[in-house]
Amino acid sequence: MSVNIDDEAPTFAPSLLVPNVQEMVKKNYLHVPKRYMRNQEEMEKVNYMPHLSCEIPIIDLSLLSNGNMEELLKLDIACKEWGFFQIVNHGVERELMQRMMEVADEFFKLPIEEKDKYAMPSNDIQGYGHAYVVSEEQTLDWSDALILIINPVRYRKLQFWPKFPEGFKEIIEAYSSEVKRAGTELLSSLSVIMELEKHTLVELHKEVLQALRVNYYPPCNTPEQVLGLSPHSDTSTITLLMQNDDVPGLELRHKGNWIPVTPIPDALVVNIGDIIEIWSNGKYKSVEHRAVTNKNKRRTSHASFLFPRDDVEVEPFDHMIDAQNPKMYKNVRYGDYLRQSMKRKMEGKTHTDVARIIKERVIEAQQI
Ligand SMILES: COc1ccc(-c2cc(=O)c3c(O)c(OC)c(OC)c(O)c3o2)cc1
Ligand SMILES: O=C(O)CCC(=O)C(=O)O
Ligand SMILES: [Fe+2]
Repeated sequence: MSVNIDDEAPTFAPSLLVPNVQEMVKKNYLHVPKRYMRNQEEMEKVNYMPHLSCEIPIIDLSLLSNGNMEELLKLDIACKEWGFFQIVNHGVERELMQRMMEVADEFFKLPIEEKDKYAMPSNDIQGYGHAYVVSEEQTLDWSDALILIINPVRYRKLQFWPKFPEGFKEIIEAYSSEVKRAGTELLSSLSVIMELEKHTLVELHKEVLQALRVNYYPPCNTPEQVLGLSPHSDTSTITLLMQNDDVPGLELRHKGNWIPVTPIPDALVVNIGDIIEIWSNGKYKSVEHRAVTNKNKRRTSHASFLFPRDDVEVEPFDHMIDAQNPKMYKNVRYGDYLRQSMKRKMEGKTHTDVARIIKERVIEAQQI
């Protein structure tokens, strides 16, 4: 991806066109094409540890934003040990969250002809469809998505913003503005635990960019062989995710096991992205995660990615480097980091490989 600072919307590497999963399921729920099937090893069922889900930290954002030391300590531990946590008392109104989920559901219920008016072109990442499909051999994910760049406003491509259901645009704007506010508060607390001035992380973005990815996971007849979303780490600074209360699906890799994140009503799931991992020299972890499918119920999730401007030079902070913690990442320009990720994908790697290879390459390059 490339984000130009001179008022141009971001551009992206091409993605192959693949079938709409929701339509496929509508036509024949029982049939799951081979392109979506994974073997046991890929599913990593062996390491499935559902009972560990309760251990994911829950953090009170209002306490955090008031500088509560205990909560800041919890945040530090959550970022070091899990890379994931759920936030409560974040100030995003329940009604707004519900409305956002309702209108998104209404959008996905529209006939395919209507949704396809916003179809993601093969050379863009915005719109309705599938991104990051780079090879005909790639095992496909059991999901469709609507992806929009929300901020800054000059990067928006309104042709991809659905006109139906009525009011969707306004609700996306209101929800995203609240999520950005909560995310900015979190970045202030992350600055504090990283021993920086409160506003440093936000300022380092030059501009905090925000993208929204609404994932739609139709029910799947063979959930034990199919993934809703392949394992990946986020290229963001942080990601804030709203998920259905009643349908779990998100799993994160923790100490080699896949741990489900049990939805907590009204909470937002936060994960540390690659950029915080680099800034913190690996102290805080951008953890691999995936979405599994459900035999009977459809699931939706709303991922809001916060990330820096393309021209931001990202490197570990000096004070995070010492004899015990040598510099783990080379300096990267954020736009190049994303572009490199896309390029690797175009070379035929799956999302998992790309995320891993980039991280490893970054480390390897530093060691040479
Ligand atoms: C396997 O399925 C997926 C892999 C990666 C992503 C994904 C992760 C991100 O961190 C991310 C992102 O940060 C981002 O903004 C820079 C973005 O642009 C809209 C993404 O599409 C994005 O996707 C999702 C699914
Ligand atoms: O659906 C989920 O819970 C995960 C979504 C996700 O990881 C993403 O959109 O990047
Ligand atoms: Fe993600």
